[in-house]
Amino acid sequence: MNAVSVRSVTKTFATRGGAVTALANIDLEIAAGEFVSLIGPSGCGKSTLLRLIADLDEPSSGELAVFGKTARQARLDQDYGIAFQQAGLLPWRTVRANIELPLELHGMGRAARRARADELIDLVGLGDFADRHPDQLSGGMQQRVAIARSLAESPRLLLMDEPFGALDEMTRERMQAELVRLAGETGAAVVFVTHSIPEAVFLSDRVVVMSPRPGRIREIVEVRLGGAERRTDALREDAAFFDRVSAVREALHGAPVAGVRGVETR
Ligand SMILES: Nc1ncnc2c1ncn2[C@@H]1O[C@H](COP(=O)(O)OP(=O)(O)OP(=O)(O)O)[C@@H](O)[C@H]1O
Repeated sequence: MNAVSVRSVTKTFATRGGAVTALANIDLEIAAGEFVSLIGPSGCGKSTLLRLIADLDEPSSGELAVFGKTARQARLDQDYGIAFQQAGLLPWRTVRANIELPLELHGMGRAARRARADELIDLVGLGDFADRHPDQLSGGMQQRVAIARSLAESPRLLLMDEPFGALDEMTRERMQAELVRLAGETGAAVVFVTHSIPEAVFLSDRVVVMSPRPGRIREIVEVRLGGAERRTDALREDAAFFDRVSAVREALHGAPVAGVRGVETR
C-alpha cells in the first residue's frame, strides 16, 4: 500500500482578488519507504500540497489517501510526523519536554520517554540545550528540536517543509545525511519540500518538479543514487550526483526564466 496517494487534486483559494488556483490536477503516488522531494518556484503550491496531505487543509476537488485512509483518519491515527518551516514549539516547555510531547500524549512512561528524548537530542546535536526553552535557542536550533520531535515516534511517514532552511551549511549537510539514515533504518516514507536542488538530489529517490501557478507537476526526476551508506560527503562530489542535479535544474528551467525565482541552485 502506498504511503501517499494524490489523485486529480486541485486546490483553489478564494481571495479578495478572486480565486487563486494553487494546485491544478495533481497526481502523485509515494510508495512506503520512499523519499520524495517537492521543488519548484516560490508560490507553486509545494506547501499547499504538503498541508493537504497533513489534513491541515482540504482539496477543492480530487482525492487524497495516506496509507489507504483519508487524510483526516491518518491525522487522527497520527500516522506521520511533521516538521514545518515554523518550528511550532511550545514556548513554556524545555527542549526535552517539547520532544517528549508526542510520546507523553501517547502514554509512554516517564523513563522510556526520557531515554527516547535523550537519544533524539543527541541525534540533532542539542545535548547542551536539553533544559533550555525555545526562546533561548537560535532559529536553526529550534528547527532541530522540531525535527527531533517529528521523529520521536518513528513514524512511517514524515512530512517536512523546508526543515533545514535556517541551518548553517555544515549542520544542514549533517542533518541531511542523518535524515537519510533514519528514514532508511525506520523504513519511513518522506515528503520533503525544499528550494535547494542539491539538497533534493542528495536526499531523494525521486524529485517532483513543479511549475509556477497554477501548480502542476512538470516532471518527476528519478534520482536513486543508492542506499543511506552511499549518501556520504563523497557522493556530493560524484559525477552521478552532478548528473541528477543537472536533470532537476533542466526540468525547472523548462519554465520561463522568471519562473525559477526562489529556487537555490547552489
Ligand atoms: N490560505 C491561503 N489563502 C489564499 N491563497 C493562498 C493560501 N495559501 C496559499 N495560497 C496561495 O497559493 C499559492 C501556493 O502557495 P504555497 O505556499 O503552497 O507555495 P510554495 O510553493 O510552498 O511557496 P514557497 O516556495 O514560497 O514556500 C500561492 O500563490 C499562495 O499565495
